[in-house]
Amino acid sequence: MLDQRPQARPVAPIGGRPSAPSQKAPAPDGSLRWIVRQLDLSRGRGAAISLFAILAAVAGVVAPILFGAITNVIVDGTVGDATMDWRLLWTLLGVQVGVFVAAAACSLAQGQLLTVAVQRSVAGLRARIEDKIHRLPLRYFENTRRGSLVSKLTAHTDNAATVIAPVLVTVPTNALTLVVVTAVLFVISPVLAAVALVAAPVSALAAVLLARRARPHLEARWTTTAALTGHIEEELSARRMLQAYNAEPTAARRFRDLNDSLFSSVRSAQWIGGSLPSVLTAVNALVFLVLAVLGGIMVVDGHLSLGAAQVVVVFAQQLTSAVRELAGFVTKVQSGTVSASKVREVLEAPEDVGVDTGVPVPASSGRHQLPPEIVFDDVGFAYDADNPVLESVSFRMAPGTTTAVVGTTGSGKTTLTNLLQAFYTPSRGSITIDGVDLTELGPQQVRTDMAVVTQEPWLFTGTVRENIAFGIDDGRAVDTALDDSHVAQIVAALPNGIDTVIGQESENLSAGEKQLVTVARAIASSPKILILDEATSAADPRTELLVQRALHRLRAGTTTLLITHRMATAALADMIVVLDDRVIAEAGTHQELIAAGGVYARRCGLVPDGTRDDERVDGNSPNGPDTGSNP
Ligand SMILES: Nc1ncnc2c1ncn2[C@@H]1O[C@H](COP(=O)(O)OP(=O)(O)OP(=O)(O)O)[C@@H](O)[C@H]1O
Repeated sequence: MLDQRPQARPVAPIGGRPSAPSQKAPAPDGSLRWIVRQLDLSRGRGAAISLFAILAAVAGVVAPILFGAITNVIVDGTVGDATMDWRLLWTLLGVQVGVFVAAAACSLAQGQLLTVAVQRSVAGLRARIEDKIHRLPLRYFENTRRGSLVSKLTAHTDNAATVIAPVLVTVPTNALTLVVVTAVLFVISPVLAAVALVAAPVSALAAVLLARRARPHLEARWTTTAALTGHIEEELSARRMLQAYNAEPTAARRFRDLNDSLFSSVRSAQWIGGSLPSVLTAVNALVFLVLAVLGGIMVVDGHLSLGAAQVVVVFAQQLTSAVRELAGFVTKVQSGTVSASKVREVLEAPEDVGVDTGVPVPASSGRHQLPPEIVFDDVGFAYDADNPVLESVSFRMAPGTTTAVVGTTGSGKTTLTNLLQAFYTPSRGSITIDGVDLTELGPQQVRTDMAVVTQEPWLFTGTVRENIAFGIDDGRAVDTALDDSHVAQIVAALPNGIDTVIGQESENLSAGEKQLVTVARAIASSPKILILDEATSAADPRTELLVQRALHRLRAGTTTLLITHRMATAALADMIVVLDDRVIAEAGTHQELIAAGGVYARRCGLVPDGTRDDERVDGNSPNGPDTGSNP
């Protein structure tokens, strides 16, 4: 016996932890009206589609009536001594052919117009989701699995749109057919009309009941599809680690679980949905049998002409097919509205705070002429209310200087960069750029003229040059960046030099080399604000120092926030902020901090009296040359 319960169950991601139950607000209703409102269709085209569809439906009703009339002309002309009215017969046949041709033309025109309109709407929806993704806060992505987003962008938009065509054509034309056919049937024979109509309520009831039962399985199907997509994506990106840890069996087991869940939910949904046509066929066959017997008796009794009986039989078929299509629409609506609710989840998610506030960047302090001054004033922040990450952090980054932030693992260094990029808003205090609070500027303004290089390099599929240029046309800037970042030496060894195609998964670059390409990108963009978060950590210490010195040359035009675990790198900065246990433990220049003999000096392995101290706050080796002198 088929298990009718929804099959989706939480399956742990590759990392092993089961996905946390969603804390999000319930999904918005993917109502039919909302789906139809997404239709990108001008009034003129909409009217043309409706007109063609109605004409095709009318032709479908007229054709059997003409057919009945032709039969009657033939019968009247061949029974007894009567003579055939050839003129009328040829006229009727001519009209009949004309009706067939007109019906085909209308149906074709309507179909083509509708397909274009629906596909344009789907493309529009996809574009809106893509656009929305750029405006969603980082938190949204932390709480949403990537597979789920991908399926919302692709499968769900397509599936939601499958409802549009029926709404525009199937429903109105079949409703029209139903009304006209019923009316004509009643005119021909009220008894036969009543019999033919018996099928309608039975079919409608069956459709509604089955659609209701199918919905949870459809929900489960989409949820599991998203989880499966996410799992495959994780499996592909982590394939080396999976092999290194011999974790393929675990991943394969998880895949099997998800695959089985998907199979069960699709099977259940199809089982329920698929039983509808069989139920309808059986009901209709019964009705048809009764009609045929009753109609035959009435013809023999002389209560009905043969042509009229023919019309009744064809109309009864049209009636059942209209009811079947309308019933099928109910199941389609169930599936489409499930998908629409997923699409709406993304489109209606709260956006990044303060997008496009329009507050002008102060011209007086000349952010666009000079590098800006950045001030963290009494900044506190927590990702979740119970676990503060930063408390009362205050420091000033003077224009055109480099501020290094060092501290233990998890002390909040990257969080500072996240706040400066306006990914999150401080829970207390403020961050200002040239005296204007980031919340007033809005994320887009904040990120103007800002470059960020993180520990995990981001490369897109393209040549080294394209990766470095990334939207800028200045060839000289790219060449300078190539030299300063030491990427010139790296590309010299590549098969096509700077035109070698690279990407996130490229095997032709090491992790450190990939980092340097992203550093080159940052240098080429001549940013006013530069954020380097362990940006050269994968490069060897010598290369890192050389790159840091090159970055140092940018200082005239850039205010830099540098996160590093390497003391030799931090020592190059104009100011060093030491984070410890959510607060600033100390801050100052390299010499000041060494002289103070505090945490920083101990991390460097130096105390003022010259004795070495191997205690390091983060447990990392300085990994560089002696840092006793500030360059
Ligand atoms: N998105 C997030 N949601 C919840 N907690 C987070 C998030 N990002 C970081 N944290 C937590 O905030 C704290 C500080 O993290 P952060 O990444 O800023 O540390 P860090 O000093 O940069 O560490 P590392 O030196 O390892 O890079 C950590 O305890 C971390 O678990």
